[in-house]
Amino acid sequence: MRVSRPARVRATIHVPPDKSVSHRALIFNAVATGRATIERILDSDDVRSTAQCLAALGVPIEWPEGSQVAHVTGQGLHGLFEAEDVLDCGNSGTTMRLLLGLLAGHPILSVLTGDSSLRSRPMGRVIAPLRAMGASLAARRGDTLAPVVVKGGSLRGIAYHSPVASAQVKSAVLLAGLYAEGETAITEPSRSRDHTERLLTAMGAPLAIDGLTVRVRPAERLSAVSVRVPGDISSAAPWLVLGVCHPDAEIVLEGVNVNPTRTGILDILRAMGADLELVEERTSGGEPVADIVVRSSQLRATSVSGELVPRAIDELPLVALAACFAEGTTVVRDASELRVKESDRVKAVVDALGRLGAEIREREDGFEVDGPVRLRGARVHAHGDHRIGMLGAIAGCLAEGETEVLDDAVGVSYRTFWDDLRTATSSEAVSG
Ligand SMILES: O=C(O)C1=C[C@@H](OP(=O)(O)O)[C@@H](O)[C@H](O)C1
Ligand SMILES: C=C(OP(=O)(O)O)C(=O)O
Repeated sequence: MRVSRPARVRATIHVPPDKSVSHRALIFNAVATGRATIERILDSDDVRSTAQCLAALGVPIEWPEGSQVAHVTGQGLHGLFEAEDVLDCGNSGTTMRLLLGLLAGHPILSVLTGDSSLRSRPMGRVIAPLRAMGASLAARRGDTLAPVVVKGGSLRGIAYHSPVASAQVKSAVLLAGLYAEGETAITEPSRSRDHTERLLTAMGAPLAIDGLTVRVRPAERLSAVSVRVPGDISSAAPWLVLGVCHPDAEIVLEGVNVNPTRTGILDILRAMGADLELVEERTSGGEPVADIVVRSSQLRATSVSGELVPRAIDELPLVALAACFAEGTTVVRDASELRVKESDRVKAVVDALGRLGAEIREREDGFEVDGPVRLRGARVHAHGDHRIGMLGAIAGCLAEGETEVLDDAVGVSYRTFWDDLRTATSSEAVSG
């Protein structure tokens, strides 16, 4: 795709449904009792991977191609069947790690694999606690990389201190905890997104939150819960950054999930001086929701570290782009988790923005960016990482000349991204 800078940006965008909530609504309702309707489910490659894996485990899911409504018939906590083939999680870390937790509670054999990106991402972080609970797991490269084989069985509760703030690890352990004898507790170094806690509690799971520790006891049953999925702040983030960095922009983002465990990007942009307004605050699917109005802003540098990092983890590549338009040096640290996403996002961001003329330096645990600079169009390789594809597109809308984005993979989380970009820029900015 080719992108260039539009003269002005005016748009109202109904951002796509939340990917994290969509995965969870499918997975948890699959083992609930009753039938659930998931309205505004995200129709993207990652969520389709989850639905296909669950279908292969015997869960009836009605979700026609292109539809934003899915019906799931819960099979009860012990109702999954052994799949006849390998479960393909595609590009989705959430699918693989949450399903491993769920399957650890089932006495069936499952083999989980994914694309070349997913097969290079760390799975030891879920294998270790699930083994400590009594499940049998084995994986490639010394039990660290997919494909992963899991045979669940009689589990016992553990008190696990996770070395990383990861909602995927937390969710895997909590799901296994529903099947374990006694109490299972997981403590994180700082708080990761809490969609699992919210939805499992709504389904009647015996779950308690105590600071950075979440505890769960074995459940007798989960009640099916119908959900209307709110908009994904991670898919709103490209528009937030376009809005604040472009000199003539006003964008309204409708129905965005503003769960405080996800709003790090709003805190970071506000600290940089961004003109952001939250209006019409309400709730949807057990999550707080608002419309966000964003306008052209004068930005200053900021520093991002500690508890802010997991609250903005998927948006940090876009923070690097905003930093190119901010006065001073922006530093992002404590973010080495970026290196184990769909790509090494530290390297990918430094490479992509560096090609456009950014003053950006790699750190072991993040990056540093000097601003302001004038970006110049260039060729950007996303290497199949959707977040880098969207970063390249938005950077191209802010650079002089033409930017070409290769291998963007935006369909992993945002199939209508290019259409929305055309709308926001009156088709001026996009071709190809
Ligand atoms: O639980 C989730 O839905 C997710 C958790 C985060 O990953 P980690 O758990 O690896 O931090 C995030 O980066 C990912 O996009 C989605
Ligand atoms: C990291 C991401 O997702 P996952 O871990 O589910 O592949 C993402 O969507 O940016």
